[in-house]
Amino acid sequence: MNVRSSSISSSTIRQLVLASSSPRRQELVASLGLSLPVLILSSDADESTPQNWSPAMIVEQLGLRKARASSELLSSEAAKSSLIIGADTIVVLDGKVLGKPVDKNDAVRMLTALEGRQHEVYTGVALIEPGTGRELVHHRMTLVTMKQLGEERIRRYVESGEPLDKAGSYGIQGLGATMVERIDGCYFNVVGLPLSLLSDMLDEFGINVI
Ligand SMILES: Cc1cn([C@H]2C[C@H](O)[C@@H](COP(=O)(O)OP(=O)(O)OP(=O)(O)O)O2)c(=O)[nH]c1=O
Repeated sequence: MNVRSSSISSSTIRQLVLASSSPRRQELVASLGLSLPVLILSSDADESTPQNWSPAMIVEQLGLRKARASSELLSSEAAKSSLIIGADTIVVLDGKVLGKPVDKNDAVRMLTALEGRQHEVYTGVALIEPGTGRELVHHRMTLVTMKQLGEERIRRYVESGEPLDKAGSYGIQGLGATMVERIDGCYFNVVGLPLSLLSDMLDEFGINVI
């Protein structure tokens, strides 16, 4: 049975805006079953970052940038009644950031580096409420250990096309699940939106998921 149990105690927020083109993030927000409408509004936020930023800083600041950039696309009337969500995910191996691969060879390179090792996945989540100017940003980190894969398996996986739009060149929610030995931390953080953290953050704006 599908029971709607979210309650909205804030009177001014009438819609959520998800500042993301990621189908995974869209599905994850939809899975919360909120009674508020969710508008998808991605923008072309600048994703370049200074060399000296920590992984946590990168994902938090990029989440904020994405949310702010989408807020600028709204009319001032719509912005006033919206809560905007931005998020960013990176994979970190030996302190080096792995974003999305530029091509198949890059994906092979990343997976060859990741196999048989433990790495970190960081996702930053930013909520902004243009009506009040309030901004809230946090991140989560999940440790992921990959099996030894071997060259053939890596090549076959890359040929599946799954890695090409994903940080670190894998999707734990897809065929990539078969390459993961263990994780420590939030699974949804790896997929691109930590639902436990997001629900706590929504709570701060008076939006109760459960
Ligand atoms: C590690 C990992 C990443 N990913 C995805 C989540 C993100 O979509 C992507 C990281 O790139 P991001 O730049 O965080 O997001 P995006 O460009 O896909 O979408 P947008 O900026 O519009 O919100 O990698 C998975 O889907 N599964 C995984 O296991």
